[in-house]
Amino acid sequence: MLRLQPICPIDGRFGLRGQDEIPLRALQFKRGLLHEFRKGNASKEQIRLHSLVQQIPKAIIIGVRKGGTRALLEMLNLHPAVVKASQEIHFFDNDENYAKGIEWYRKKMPFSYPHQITIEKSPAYFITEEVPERIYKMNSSIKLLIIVREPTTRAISDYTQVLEGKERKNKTYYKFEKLSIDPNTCEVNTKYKAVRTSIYTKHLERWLKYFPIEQFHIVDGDRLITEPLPELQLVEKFLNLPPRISQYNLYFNATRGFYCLRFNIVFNKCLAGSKGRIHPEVDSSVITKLRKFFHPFNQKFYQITGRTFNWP
Ligand SMILES: Nc1ncnc2c1ncn2[C@@H]1O[C@H](COP(=O)(O)OS(=O)(=O)O)[C@@H](OP(=O)(O)O)[C@H]1O
Repeated sequence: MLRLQPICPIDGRFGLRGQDEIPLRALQFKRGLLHEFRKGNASKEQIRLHSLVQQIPKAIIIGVRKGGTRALLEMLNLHPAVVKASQEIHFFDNDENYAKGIEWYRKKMPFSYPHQITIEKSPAYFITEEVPERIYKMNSSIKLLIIVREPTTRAISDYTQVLEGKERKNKTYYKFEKLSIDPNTCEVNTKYKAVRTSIYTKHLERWLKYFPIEQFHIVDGDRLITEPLPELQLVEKFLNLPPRISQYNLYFNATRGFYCLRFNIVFNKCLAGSKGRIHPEVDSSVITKLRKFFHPFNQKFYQITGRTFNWP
C-alpha cells in the first residue's frame, strides 16, 4: 500500500501567502491519492481519512459559449480553494442527464476537501430555457458566473467552431455573412443561433426571473485574454475567496498568443489548440450591421448588470 504524506490545510485553506508551492503540493497529493485509489493502491479508508468528498458546485460558469469559459475555469482552478469539474457536465440543459437526478450530478464532481468549492462550466446553460429553474431548485443561493465577449466577435468565434467541425468532415459550409444576414430583408438574421446567443440581455432576463442580479458576476472575456489577473481577482472577491491567484500563475506565451497557466516551476500549461482559432475574415459591412444591431441590447445589458464594456 502506498504511503501518502498528507498536506494539511492551513487556517482551513491551503497555502502560504504568495507561495505556490503548498497549493501545488496539495493538489498533487489530492490527484495522486485519487490516481492511486483508481489503480487500487489507495483504499476507500484513505480517501475517507483525508475527508475527500464530491461536492455539488457552489458556483457555476453558465456561459457564454465562446466567451472564454474554459480559460476562466482553468484559471480559477489555480486557486487552492477551488476544484473544477474537468468536463462539461450538461446536467441542467440535457433532459436525459437531468432525469438521472442530483446524485448523478454530484458523482460527476471531482473529489475535494470540505472547505474547497467546486466549480463547473457548461456554456449551454446560459441560453437553455429550462436551466434557470432547474438550478434554482437545486440551490437558490448559488453563485453564477457569466463571461462575455464583444457580441459580434463572439458570434464569429461561434461560427468558426462550427465551420472547423464541418471542414474536419470534409463538408462545405455557408459563409458567416450568408448565415448572419437574412438575404430577403438584408437585416440581421435573428434566427441564426450564433446571433441569438450574443443577445446577452434576452437570456439574462430569463435568469433574473429566478435569481437576483447580486448572484451573478459578469466577467469581461476580452479582458481575460489580454489582462487576466484583474478579472480573476474580481471573481475571487465575488466568490468570497482570499486572493491567491497572482501574476506568477499567469504568463504570456507569445507562440500561442495567449496567457498560459503556471502552477509552479515545473508544471505549467496552455489551453488546447481548439481555443484561440483564427477567425475567417468577415465583410466589414456585415460587422457594422451586426454591431449596430447588438448596440441597444448591449446598453440594456450594461444597465442591468452595472458593468459597462467598450463594445462598439
Ligand atoms: N488564455 C487563453 N487561452 C486560449 N484561449 C483563451 C484564453 N483566454 C480566453 N480565451 C478565449 O476563449 C475562447 C473560447 O471560449 P470558450 O472556452 O468559452 O469556448 S467553448 O464555448 O467552451 O467552446 C477562445 O475564442 P477564439 O479565439 O474565438 O477561439 C479564446 O479567444
